[in-house]
Amino acid sequence: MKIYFCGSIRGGRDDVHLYRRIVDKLRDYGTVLTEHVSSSELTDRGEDAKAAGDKLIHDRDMDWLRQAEVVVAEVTQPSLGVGYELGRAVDMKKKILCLFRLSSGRTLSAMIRGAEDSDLFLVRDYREDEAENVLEQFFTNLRM
Ligand SMILES: O=c1[nH]c(=O)n([C@H]2C[C@H](O)[C@@H](COP(=O)(O)O)O2)cc1CO
Repeated sequence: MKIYFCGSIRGGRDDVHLYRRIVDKLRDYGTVLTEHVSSSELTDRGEDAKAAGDKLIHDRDMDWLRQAEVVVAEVTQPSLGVGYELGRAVDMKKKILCLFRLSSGRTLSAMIRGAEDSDLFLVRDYREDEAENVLEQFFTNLRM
């Protein structure tokens, strides 16, 4: 199974340690197309876009998104790019899981929480220590 993971890059890298944990767990279920999002070497400047430009990053990611069966997004740290990816994924009718940590003190955008339905778009509030279990539950239900 191809999995597209979304996490903040230019929106800020505060949660990168958690992205790493999530991506490590996602590998149990398939190929993570966007592993670079969880790299601690990637700063909030993003990938080196000098050679090819942001257009290449965008077009590559949209191609990966089309290939993916499942999209998992850590949405606690607000990110324009993640919001955009989720909007495009909804349009492509992908199965989506958004993970949000209430302990951050933030309030999740209504455009994400309000997009939840009982079918393709799921928003799950979780604690950091629950990350692996939440993913396990999601992928188990997916197989049923
Ligand atoms: O260098 C990049 N590489 C890349 O793959 N992205 C994609 C993947 C992330 O899920 C998302 C992050 O968006 P943003 O940088 O606006 O926080 O966009 C975003 C950037 C920089 O915007």
